[in-house]
Amino acid sequence: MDPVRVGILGLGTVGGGTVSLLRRNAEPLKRRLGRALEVTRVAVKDPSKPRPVDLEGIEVGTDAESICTDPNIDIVIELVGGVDNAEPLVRKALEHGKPVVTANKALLAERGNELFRFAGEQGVDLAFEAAVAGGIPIIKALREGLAGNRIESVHAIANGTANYMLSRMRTEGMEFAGALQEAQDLGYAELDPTFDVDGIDAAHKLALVAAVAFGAPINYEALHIEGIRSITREDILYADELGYRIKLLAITKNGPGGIELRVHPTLVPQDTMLASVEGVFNAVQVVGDAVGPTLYYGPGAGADPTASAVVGDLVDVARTLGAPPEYRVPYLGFRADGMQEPRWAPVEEVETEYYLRMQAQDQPGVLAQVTRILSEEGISIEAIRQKEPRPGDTDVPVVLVTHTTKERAMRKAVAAIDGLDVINGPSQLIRLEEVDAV
Ligand SMILES: NC(=O)C1=CN([C@@H]2O[C@H](COP(=O)(O)OP(=O)(O)OC[C@H]3O[C@@H](n4cnc5c(N)ncnc54)[C@H](O)[C@@H]3O)[C@@H](O)[C@H]2O)C=CC1
Ligand SMILES: N[C@@H](CC=O)C(=O)O
Ligand code: NA
Repeated sequence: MDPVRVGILGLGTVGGGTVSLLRRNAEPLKRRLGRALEVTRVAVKDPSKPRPVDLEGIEVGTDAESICTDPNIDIVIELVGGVDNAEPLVRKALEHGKPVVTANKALLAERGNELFRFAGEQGVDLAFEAAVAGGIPIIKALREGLAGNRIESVHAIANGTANYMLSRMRTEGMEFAGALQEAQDLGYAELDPTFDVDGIDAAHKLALVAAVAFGAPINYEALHIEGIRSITREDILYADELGYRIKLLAITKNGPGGIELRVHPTLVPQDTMLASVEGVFNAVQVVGDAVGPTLYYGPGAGADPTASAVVGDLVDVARTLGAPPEYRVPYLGFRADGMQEPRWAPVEEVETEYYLRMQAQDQPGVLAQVTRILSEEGISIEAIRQKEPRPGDTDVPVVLVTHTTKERAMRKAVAAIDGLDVINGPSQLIRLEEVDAV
């Protein structure tokens, strides 16, 4: 059979990794598919730039759109990134009846509903495994392997850069900026690394995961997002002493107030598998009503792991090229007419435990004032510790962990505590999750 002709848009970290992987594993890929996967064209911004990838036999140009309309291209892989940059290209390819494989979570989190609708109208595939948790085949697991379940919760370490930074800060005592620079040098970070640091990239991924887990339209707007910028090395050390690790978690679950969608730094008990996920690795813990807790672990970023997911999608898409759409798995695992808008829980209705670090004046009665405020809001304390002051400081850090309480009550209490003369606010509030043992 003739080769499947592939056009790639963007030849950066993931694009380069994808070309290399397709070359390296051409032989087993052909045995899987019965046809060769041949990259015939790539679009780049700067053709004169030296690239660490063998481009022999590939037409290299700068006109990405012409690949999307080329009748000699069977499948388009979009790896240029960005939303406004990528959307017209993806639309153009779909419009020309070409399936698209993309790693672009920002695009799908923000414009996915429209793009999947359009792809459906065109009767072509739009595959995105690489967009969530890099090399971990989590979309396939949720869409297909776990289809028999009602999904109860997903707790994910979904941003490799943030996890890498938190790991380096804890184990090497690195400062925030140095740890970020390392992650950038390794090709993990987004073009705009604030996406990684401020939880936006993890939120893009969570918006997609929630849609696939609950059969709901993608709703990025419903997300509560906090990044890791405020996490200090002190917090990491205090959490450690209390028996926890701080992770940037992306959480969606069927909670008391509806479906929760939140990304924030989180204390996770040290004896859980999620807590032991270090460096660029990601992990996604999914609880289904039938299967119980399951965990998916692997590299969340980088050229080869992400290319692994891109090529996995490419094989899937190539297998059903030209087949009627009903022979394919629906984009989000549920048929378009089977998607349902749930109640999305406001973050104030989330119930969880909390870690609170305050800077208190070292004088009698301070702790009594703090505990009185907490008890007035119905919040009970699981542990409280006064720490040594930092050299030269007159304030003493006081750290406490609460039992489960509503976010609304906790926020009210912290506002009152920060209003006390004896507290130098703002205090540091970090949520704590008792994830199921796997
Ligand atoms: N780097 C990683 O580990 C992962 C990245 N992703 C996603 O993969 C996509 C690509 O990411 P990277 O490869 O890391 O980015 P990158 O910045 O290394 O590569 C993007 C490349 O596309 C080129 N480009 C931009 N607009 C173009 C256009 N109109 N025509 C031709 N070339 C164009 C840029 O010059 C750049 O070389 C993004 O959507 C990113 O979010 C997803 C998972 C992991
Ligand atoms: N910047 C992202 C890349 C993968 O999606 C990350 O660090 O996880
Ligand atoms: Na994936």
